[in-house]
Amino acid sequence: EKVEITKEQRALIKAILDAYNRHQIPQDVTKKLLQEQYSAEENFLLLTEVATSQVQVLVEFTKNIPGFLSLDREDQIALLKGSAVEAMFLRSAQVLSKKMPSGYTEVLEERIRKSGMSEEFMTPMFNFYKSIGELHMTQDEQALLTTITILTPDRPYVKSHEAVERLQETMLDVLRKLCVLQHPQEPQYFARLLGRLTELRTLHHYHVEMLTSWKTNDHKFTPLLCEIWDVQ
Ligand SMILES: CC(C)c1onc(-c2c(Cl)cccc2Cl)c1COc1ccc(-c2ccc3[nH]c(C(=O)O)cc3c2)cc1
Repeated sequence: EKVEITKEQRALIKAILDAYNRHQIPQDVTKKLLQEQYSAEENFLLLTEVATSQVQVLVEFTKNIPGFLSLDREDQIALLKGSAVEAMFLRSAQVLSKKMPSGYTEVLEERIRKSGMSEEFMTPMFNFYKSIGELHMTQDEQALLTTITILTPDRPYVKSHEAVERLQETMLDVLRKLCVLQHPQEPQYFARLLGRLTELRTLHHYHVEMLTSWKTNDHKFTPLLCEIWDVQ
């Protein structure tokens, strides 16, 4: 049947894309990834700084998702805590799949590989990065997929499950239409995007163990990361 994006849905896409593009990590933070010297310690510190900055950017982006601020205040916190890791996997995946001229993606990949995390997480993590790269998502698809990840109703401690589900369904409907219109040759494209969300859940579980292994090797996180990831 003829797929049509309504005026309201077009406004929603614009609001989310503007917020997504407006909130970026400051250049001086991402530039450090290119400058500082290499060592497992230095790489971990840099990634911690970038992740902390990314969380701040994520909070600002989330506040601009239409409808988010009208959710219960405690649910807003529960959604942010529950989705931060997945949103950052998506964001770093989108950055790594852009072949930047400055060799930036190679440097970032190298620092992640050499940040003291155990080998067992490398394979699933870099498989995910590869699978995101192969999708060649447009900016609005990336922004909507991140929004859908944030608005996942079954995160721990979410009370008004239905309110979050209604919001997420609104975004899923828009993304489904976008996929049909922007990838007409790939009828399964929308399903492939949703498949990435499942892969994100698995990476989220791996990440909890990554944090534990870093903690045991006495790695320090920032107060913001400790708060959002419940690390003592
Ligand atoms: C605390 C640190 C060590 C950490 O723990 N887990 C992860 C961790 C790891 Cl490795 C992998 C995946 C997820 C996490 Cl959450 C991390 C590092 O997390 C990030 C790594 C890179 C980026 C990143 C890098 C470059 C960027 N450029 C831009 C831009 O807008 O230009 C955004 C951006 C974000 C964000 C989070």
